[in-house]
Amino acid sequence: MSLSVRDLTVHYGSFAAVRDVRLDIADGEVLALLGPSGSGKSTLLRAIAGLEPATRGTVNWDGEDLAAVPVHRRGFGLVFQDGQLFGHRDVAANIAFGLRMHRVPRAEHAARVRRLLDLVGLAGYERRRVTELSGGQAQRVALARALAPEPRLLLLDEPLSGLDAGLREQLAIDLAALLRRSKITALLVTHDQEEAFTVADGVAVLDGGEIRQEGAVRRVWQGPADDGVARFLGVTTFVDGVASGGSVRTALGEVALPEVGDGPVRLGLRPHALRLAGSGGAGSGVTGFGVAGEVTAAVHRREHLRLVVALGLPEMSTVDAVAPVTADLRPGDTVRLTLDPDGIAVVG
Ligand SMILES: Nc1ncnc2c1ncn2[C@@H]1O[C@H](COP(=O)(O)OP(=O)(O)OP(=O)(O)O)[C@@H](O)[C@H]1O
Repeated sequence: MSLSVRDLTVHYGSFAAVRDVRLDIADGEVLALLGPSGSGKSTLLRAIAGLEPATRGTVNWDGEDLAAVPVHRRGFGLVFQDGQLFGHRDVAANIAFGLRMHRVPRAEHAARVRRLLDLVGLAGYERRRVTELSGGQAQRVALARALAPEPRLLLLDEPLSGLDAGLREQLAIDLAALLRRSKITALLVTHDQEEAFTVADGVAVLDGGEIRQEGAVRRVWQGPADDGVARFLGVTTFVDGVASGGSVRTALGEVALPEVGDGPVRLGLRPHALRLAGSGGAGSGVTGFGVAGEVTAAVHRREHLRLVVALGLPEMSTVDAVAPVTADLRPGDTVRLTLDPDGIAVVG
């Protein structure tokens, strides 16, 4: 029970939106397709669904080539950003639509709808008009409708991006739990790294129509394949260093990274990899005396103060860093920054 995509290429006119993609999704795996706007994520998902013709390459399910299989016979469930519910029907009728399409006997509809509403956290909503649902509730109904016929693969195209930030975070957590509970195989398209990492087991990073890296979520986050992937995953500063005995020495100070083998290494720093000295943060493993610089910008964020610091090093003029919200720093202040392993990725 697995999807396998080989050499898949999709053109719009002469423009290749997806190029030579190779992708596997194992039984029960949730894979996130992550990439910047315009990288080809939706095109790839639509080609897998059968909604977009491929110029070249194959989409197989359990070894069967799906080229001649139309969308509605692929046994795939689809959820889009805007759930595309039928506005003139109630919640139960929207979900039962999925059951009718797959010839589930009518007598079973009510019980199946009830189970699906339970699953998506909307028990008792059968008779609600879909026009009276909030955005988050509507997406839950769309999900229930896609799950109704028990698809062998669920394809989700930015299902949460129409929702506001707080709700999106909660729904991502709920979606992750729901996909695990139903043991369904799924492909989630998103431009939001946090959403990808919340929901998925594995991630494939797409850029310019090509897959740049694929692997387990944690591995890709901590070990991006190149600077481009690292930047897309929140890295803002790169620094070369030398590892020895579980510690890496760089122009920005020394940091304990026990898993890095001895020799030259390129580190990618997310802003919280550089912290105000003495401010702790994640704490463990913060070593060395760091580097001094002058604050050029300080912006309040929800949980910290985000800094831009001028270092005056030949290879690095400014870096991003964080300080506690209580630090009360302003442009012109001198600070000392230390490296925190928590925000560091090993690149390449
Ligand atoms: N129907 C179309 N005709 C022509 N070009 C298209 C069409 N759909 C998409 N494209 C182009 O193909 C490229 C990939 O688009 P796609 O929608 O797959 O990207 P995406 O990664 O899903 O982006 P977003 O996150 O913004 O939705 C873009 O350059 C886009 O402009």
